[in-house]
Amino acid sequence: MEKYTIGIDFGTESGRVLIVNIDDGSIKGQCVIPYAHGVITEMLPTNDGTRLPRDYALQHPGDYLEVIMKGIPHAIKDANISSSQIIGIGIDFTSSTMVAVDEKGKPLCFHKEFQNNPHAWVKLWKHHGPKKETEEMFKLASSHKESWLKNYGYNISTEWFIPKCYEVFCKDREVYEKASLFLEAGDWIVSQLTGKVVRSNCSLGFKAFWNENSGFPVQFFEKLHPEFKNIVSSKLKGKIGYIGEKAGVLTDEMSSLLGLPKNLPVAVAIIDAHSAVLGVGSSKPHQLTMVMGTSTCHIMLSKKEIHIPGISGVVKNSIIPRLYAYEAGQSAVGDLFGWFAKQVPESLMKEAKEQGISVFDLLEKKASHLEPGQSGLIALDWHNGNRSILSDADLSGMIVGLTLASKPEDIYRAYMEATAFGAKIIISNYEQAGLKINEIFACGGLPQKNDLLMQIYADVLNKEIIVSASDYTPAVGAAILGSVAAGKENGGYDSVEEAVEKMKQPILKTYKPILSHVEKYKKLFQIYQQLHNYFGITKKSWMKDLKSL
Ligand SMILES: Nc1ncnc2c1ncn2[C@@H]1O[C@H](COP(=O)(O)OP(=O)(O)O)[C@@H](O)[C@H]1O
Ligand SMILES: O=C(CO)[C@H](O)[C@H](O)COP(=O)(O)O
Repeated sequence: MEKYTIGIDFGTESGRVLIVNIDDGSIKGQCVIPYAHGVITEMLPTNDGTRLPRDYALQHPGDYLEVIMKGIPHAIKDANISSSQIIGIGIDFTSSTMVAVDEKGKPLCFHKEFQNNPHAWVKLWKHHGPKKETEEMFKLASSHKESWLKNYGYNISTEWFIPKCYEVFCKDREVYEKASLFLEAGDWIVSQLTGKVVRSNCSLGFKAFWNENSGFPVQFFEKLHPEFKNIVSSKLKGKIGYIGEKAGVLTDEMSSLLGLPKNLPVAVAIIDAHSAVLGVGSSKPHQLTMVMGTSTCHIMLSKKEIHIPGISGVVKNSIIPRLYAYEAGQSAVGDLFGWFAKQVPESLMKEAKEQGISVFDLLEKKASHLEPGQSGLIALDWHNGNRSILSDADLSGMIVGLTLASKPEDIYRAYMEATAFGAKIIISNYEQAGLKINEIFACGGLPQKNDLLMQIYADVLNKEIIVSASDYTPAVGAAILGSVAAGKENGGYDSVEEAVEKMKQPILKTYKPILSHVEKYKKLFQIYQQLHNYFGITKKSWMKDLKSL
């Protein structure tokens, strides 16, 4: 009888549940559940009239539970298999997405007294609320030459876990005191399934200043504020689980609610982008995976540890046991295209409707008739700040070269090129630091949706790009970890590498650079680099000033 695992990918806008065959990685069933409350940026769902500050991005934890409660039964039905064929579950989640819970694991926003308090809600990875707190942390850490900074590209991002916790500490002490634990959302889901708190070494390592040799920097927390020191012994408690391990088994209550076998193994959670690396089939050094969706993460595997300025982090054993994983990223890629697609004139929306295609596809079609450089435009892709290599959430986007003849497709293409130039800066940074890149994979929702984008990336990077045939690689990665959590004794696998080999997704296409484009993009990239350095380094205060007027 064939065996399957469940992989659940919690993205920015939706949760996706897959039922994956563990022998060949084929997807037998699926269910995508958009979050009913989406990304909460303006007003809390309780709608008491309070507007959220700019830069807030919150979520409703009930939306995640719906993915579990509705998504799992639907996906099993879609797969048309017996639930007894399921041998394990794996979870991946955007990160750092932080949930503050009470002693029973209930999110604080579910408490009546906190329902109108933004700090009691889930803080999504792209919540940029803790800017001031992050600056304070960074100043202190760099002035004390904190040794753990080197693991984070010598910087701290507002998008990470500790800045989010410190934001609650500074802005709302009542919520802080009431929180029994602060959890990564992926670990919270695992705790809902198993009844146990097991914190993933992947998100702890990349987002919480934790290191497997030195633990949390308790003394630094104390320097930050004497009362913040206790966060480690109180609100960050919990067993630490490693990628490839079992976090626990499904509680009896969950098995009967979901119609799943009793004692079903549940894997330690993994960050979504990192999970995609497994789904793509990357498990060797010198491979780089671009996980392209709302944002892009550029993840590399290597046997060696190098401390590289400007990256998001380097953590051992966080994707493939014994290898170092490196992460760098761009905070707005699909999000930038999505924002632009909403700004186009009515006439374009009408044209797309008449052709029965999306505005994205219409813009892509029109932009594909342009040659590199033809529009005379160049853009900076910092519409959600710059994650790598400048690590500055205050930076914003721009477009240079506009004339009265500029068309929406010119701007759209300039934005696509800007994200490719941003990726080139990140990749060059890895290479200059001594990480050799032999292969580049691309996956996530974007590569399959946008052919022109992938050709532009191949041309700008002047490298071949191997695109995965699956737009669900994070969920497949989670299913891979579910099969390792099950272990050989239950028909699963003993090692992550073995499971990756069996369950990795097929390749859709390899994009090769077009030489004439490569030459033109080399020139455009030089201009991009100058804009990048001028507005991102020399005159970086300008963008901050504009926001604070
Ligand atoms: N054809 C397209 N071209 C460019 N961007 C697109 C296209 N279709 C969707 N997008 C953008 O891609 C993002 C969705 O990516 P996806 O990987 O599916 O989600 P997530 O990042 O939440 O995992 C959205 O930000 C959307 O604006
Ligand atoms: O920071 C990240 C991983 O470390 C991701 O960018 C974040 O989780 C959002 O992912 P997505 O664009 O797939 O929604």
